[in-house]
Amino acid sequence: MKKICLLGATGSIGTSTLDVIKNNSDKFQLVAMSFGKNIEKAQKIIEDFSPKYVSVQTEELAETLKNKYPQIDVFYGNEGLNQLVQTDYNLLLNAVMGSVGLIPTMTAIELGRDIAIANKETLVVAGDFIMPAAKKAGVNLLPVDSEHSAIFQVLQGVKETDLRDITITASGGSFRDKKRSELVGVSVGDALNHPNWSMGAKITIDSATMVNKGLEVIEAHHLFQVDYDDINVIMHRESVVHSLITLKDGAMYAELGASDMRQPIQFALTYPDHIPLVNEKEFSLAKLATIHFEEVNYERFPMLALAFKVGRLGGSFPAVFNAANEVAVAAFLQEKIEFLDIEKIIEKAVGNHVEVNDLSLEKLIFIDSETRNKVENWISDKNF
Ligand SMILES: NC(=O)C1=CN([C@@H]2O[C@H](COP(=O)(O)OP(=O)(O)OC[C@H]3O[C@@H](n4cnc5c(N)ncnc54)[C@H](OP(=O)(O)O)[C@@H]3O)[C@@H](O)[C@H]2O)C=CC1
Ligand SMILES: CC(=O)[C@@H](O)[C@H](O)COP(=O)(O)O
Ligand SMILES: [Mn+2]
Repeated sequence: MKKICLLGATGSIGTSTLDVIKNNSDKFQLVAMSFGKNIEKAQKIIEDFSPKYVSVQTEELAETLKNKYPQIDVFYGNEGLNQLVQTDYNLLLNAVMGSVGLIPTMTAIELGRDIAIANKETLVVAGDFIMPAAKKAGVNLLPVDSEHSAIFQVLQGVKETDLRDITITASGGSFRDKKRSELVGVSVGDALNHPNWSMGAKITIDSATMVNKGLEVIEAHHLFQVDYDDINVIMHRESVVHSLITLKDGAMYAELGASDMRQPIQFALTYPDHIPLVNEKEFSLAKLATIHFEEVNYERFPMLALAFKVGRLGGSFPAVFNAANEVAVAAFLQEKIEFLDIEKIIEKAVGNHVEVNDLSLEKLIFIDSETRNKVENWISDKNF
């Protein structure tokens, strides 16, 4: 029995993970879980899965849980996430949203726990520290993000020296058929309407700005230790080819399938085995008949170009890009700023940033928090 600690249990990835756990209850047990504020959903999960440890975002919600479930050890806040990952389990599935996932990931690595990582922001902010720490500790970092899982799946059995490059597919998100001039005044509701995937709000907005693809490029650079020159992005509106690799002789290996995050999640839990997926979605190439590929228009999607730039600059630049995006997206979701302001804010934050010398994890955490404060002030002063 593999004991699972799940960060972000009430979210989109969390829900799909719980489905995989429930459908394979002979193999997996949920022993620890975190959530933010969705107490109704969390209580249902607690009653269905009986975890021993729970972490929640606020002290007040923690008190509610302690009173209702005295048998559970309850933690709270960012420190609570870090305490949760120090409990007794075999595999951490990190599906919390945002760079709040960084410290618990590092703690789990230091404890030698394998990690299935959906929380791409952590790798973007601190991949230069996470990857060597995981290697040193002998920890498996198993990708959950669909593109990275696809690359990981097709890389199985491929010699590192045979790889030429990787290609990440991009749907283009909810506004892919709009020109930039048509993005003025678009609504939150329309932005949340992803053409292919049902996901949490933040990543769905990231998909519409293509910040998501930018984060994924940086994530891939770290996970697969591939140079930015060897990472391609291609528009693929159906999201059927989840991503691909090209070998030195020109052979391309792709992973295809339905838009169902349970497949990459389950593979991360059962790695290196592929087991049947309960209630697998129907997927027929014949019914699909045609799929499309197109070059990326970097003028239409400037955030992808900026992500390559900050990735190549390295150091603290990706952390600034990520923090500015997290705050800007939250403000857009609360209708405090317009959709196109997200780009302006990220450009300003990156443009103002001066590289920090002798970078450490602590300095990165400070830069993340400093950038958030600055961007929050710009938004409240309407100065960006
Ligand atoms: N959804 C998807 O298909 C994919 C997601 N990912 C990545 O996985 C991660 C999760 O995405 P997704 O599931 O869509 O996101 P959701 O918004 O659906 O879920 C986020 C989860 O994190 C919790 N949470 C949010 N903020 C905090 C906080 N400050 N402290 C503690 N808990 C918090 C939420 O709690 P609550 O809701 O209770 O407040 C919820 O459980 C992201 O990094 C995303 O980029 C990657 C590939 C695909
Ligand atoms: C399911 C998943 O992994 C998301 O990151 C998804 O890939 C979003 O796709 P686009 O960013 O290409 O719209
Ligand atoms: Mn993805």
